[in-house]
Amino acid sequence: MAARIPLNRIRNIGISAHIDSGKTTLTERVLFYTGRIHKIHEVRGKDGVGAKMDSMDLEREKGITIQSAATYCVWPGSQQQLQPHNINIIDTPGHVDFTIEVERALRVLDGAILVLDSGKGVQSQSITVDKQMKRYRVPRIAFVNKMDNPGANYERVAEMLKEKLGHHPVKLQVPIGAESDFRGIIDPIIGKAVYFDGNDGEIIREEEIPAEFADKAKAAREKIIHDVADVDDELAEKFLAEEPISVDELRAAIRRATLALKMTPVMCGSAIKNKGVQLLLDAVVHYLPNPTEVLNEAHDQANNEEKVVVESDSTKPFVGLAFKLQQDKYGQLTYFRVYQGSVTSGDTIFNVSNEMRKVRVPRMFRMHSDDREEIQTAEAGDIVAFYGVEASSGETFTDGKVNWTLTSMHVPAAVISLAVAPKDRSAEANFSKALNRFTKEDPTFRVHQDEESQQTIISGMGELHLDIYMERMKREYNCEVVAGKPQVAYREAITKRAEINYTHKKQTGGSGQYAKVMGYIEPLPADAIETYEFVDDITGGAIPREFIGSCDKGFREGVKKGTLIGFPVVGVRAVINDGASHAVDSSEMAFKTAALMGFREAYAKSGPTILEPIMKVEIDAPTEFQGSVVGQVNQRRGVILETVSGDSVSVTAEVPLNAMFGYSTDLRSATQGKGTFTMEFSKYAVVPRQEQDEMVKKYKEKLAAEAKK
Ligand SMILES: Nc1nc2c(ncn2[C@@H]2O[C@H](COP(=O)(O)OP(=O)(O)OP(=O)(O)O)[C@@H](O)[C@H]2O)c(=O)[nH]1
Repeated sequence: MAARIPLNRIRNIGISAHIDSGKTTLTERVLFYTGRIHKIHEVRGKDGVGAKMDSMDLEREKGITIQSAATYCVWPGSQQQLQPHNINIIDTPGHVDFTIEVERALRVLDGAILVLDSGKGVQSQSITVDKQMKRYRVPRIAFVNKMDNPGANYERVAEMLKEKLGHHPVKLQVPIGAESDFRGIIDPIIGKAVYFDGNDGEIIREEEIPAEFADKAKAAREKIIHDVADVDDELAEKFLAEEPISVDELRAAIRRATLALKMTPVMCGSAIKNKGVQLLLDAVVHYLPNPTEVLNEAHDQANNEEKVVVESDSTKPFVGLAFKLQQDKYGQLTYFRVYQGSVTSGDTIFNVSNEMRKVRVPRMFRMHSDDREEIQTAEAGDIVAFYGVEASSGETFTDGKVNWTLTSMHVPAAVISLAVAPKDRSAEANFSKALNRFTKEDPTFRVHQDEESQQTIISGMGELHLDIYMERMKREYNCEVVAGKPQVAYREAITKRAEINYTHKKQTGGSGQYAKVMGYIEPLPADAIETYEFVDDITGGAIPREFIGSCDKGFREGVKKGTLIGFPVVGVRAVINDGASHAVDSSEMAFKTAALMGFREAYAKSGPTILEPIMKVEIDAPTEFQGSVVGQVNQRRGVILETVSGDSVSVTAEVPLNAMFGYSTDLRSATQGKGTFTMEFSKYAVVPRQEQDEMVKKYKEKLAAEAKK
């Protein structure tokens, strides 16, 4: 085996952006320049091959990235002083329906490239991914792509990073020309102009800065020093003392400030025209962290969940996170990020998140989209795939010496649901197999059985999200699916405290039933992570120990289905503080019933209300359609947050999901097919009173009709 590359020469990075900014195109260039692939295939290209990273058939057809693929490459460096670095890249989808893919990637990566469109700048999903990056404290470089496009404006995009994302953007480059005249890039740090020759921009030509750009380049270098000195004391000292600052010193300062999340280096280029990508790779090496520079923490299950630091040290006990599952033609693949220690094929590892279940690692691979390279050992810092290791995504594995779990990913709530059934009864086994598989792969995809209708309900992040899984059932599991109408995932909630005082008494011949439950329900704080909490405040045995659990069960039954419209009740703390029992007639069943009925009574007095998912919608259309776009948003109970007009108009609004069904058709007809939109979950909000009354009435009628049957 080749000698292992030292940890300080590894970069685990993600590439994230708003849809259509050019991530896939950019990644394709990266793979080409690092020698991973020998020919560039365009997304939706005429050669029918499709870009390398979009390996699922569906992705190729739709021209979007669904599943992130991990790939590994070696960047020799375009500048001579650079040593070869090993770069693991995860291509993340831009479509928010697949936001969990972005979360997953950010959870395991150490740094990121935020790709922005030179004309559109910071768009709604750039804001979302940026928020996610902040949550995981991921240092990032902004890459302003599509500099060859009409309306390209590097300066303005950098400005938007400050205004919209609160970054401290530092422009590290000066574009030579713009739009169709975009020819090359000046690197003011080294004081050179860089051009990209050859058929695919693979030949890098460094030249003196053209005379007409000399002043601009000089000013740009001064500005870089000034901007970095603002956030880095070491550089500030030199700057104030007016000492000369070398290339290495300046780069080191940029690195420190970027890692400390105090600044965002801003670079530019055109992926499609093969310009600027190699300089971006150099910057990944210069300014993004290696695995040892990132703080990773775990919780020690053997010691009260105490926080422990996980060290990127291959001599320590093995700790790894299963962050993605994938089925490929050879079998079950589980992607791991190794955080500490090392693991060799044949080793036995333990699933700490699942009762220390023992599994053997039969084989492991380094992945390159859907190709693979078998390896024997993986060490701290590596991202690899194991074959034949059963896991759910987000589980921590160790070598059994430590009992640690890594903090898992943030999983957003599902906003839409759908009743599904196999078209053909003979496909039932495959139907359940597929659902089982998908829930393991994707924590935002959920499945449950509706108790009354006995229907299988799937829920997820949007229509496209659910569509893709139905399509996959057909293609991968040979199971066609019939689906009901998509349903908004409403919630019910309480708004004030209400007392519980319920006695369940029944005397029917033989032994009776008796249970009395007292206490109250109250709203949980808005930022609570759990949606339900049970508190046992009983003193003096008013309710015998053995029946406390039954009270909890009764309440859980109650919150599962609210009485307003039959949707789950969230944000409830249920407290019991008194009650009574009978030596003969009390039973678990009696207490469960008393708690359930007590909850329902209290619920009616707690100011119950209905919540609905509100989506953030960004619509782009030619300016002449601004009036109709805004009109349509208003019609749908939308609130306009921002309107930006230039060559085209971009409207950002918050609109209830329920009002968004059929929107794509309406938008198309209102804009002669020229309008596009993206949509993502923003928050849950109270449904207006009048509508709530309507919904409650409808639900009551439905129940009454069912009761008659
Ligand atoms: N003019 C111009 N077009 C580009 C550039 N880079 C990409 N594109 C085009 O922009 C479109 C979107 O590119 P993709 O690479 O698919 O974008 P993406 O961000 O991966 O898209 P999703 O995977 O769907 O989120 C394609 O039609 C590309 O050809 C660029 O530098 N300049």
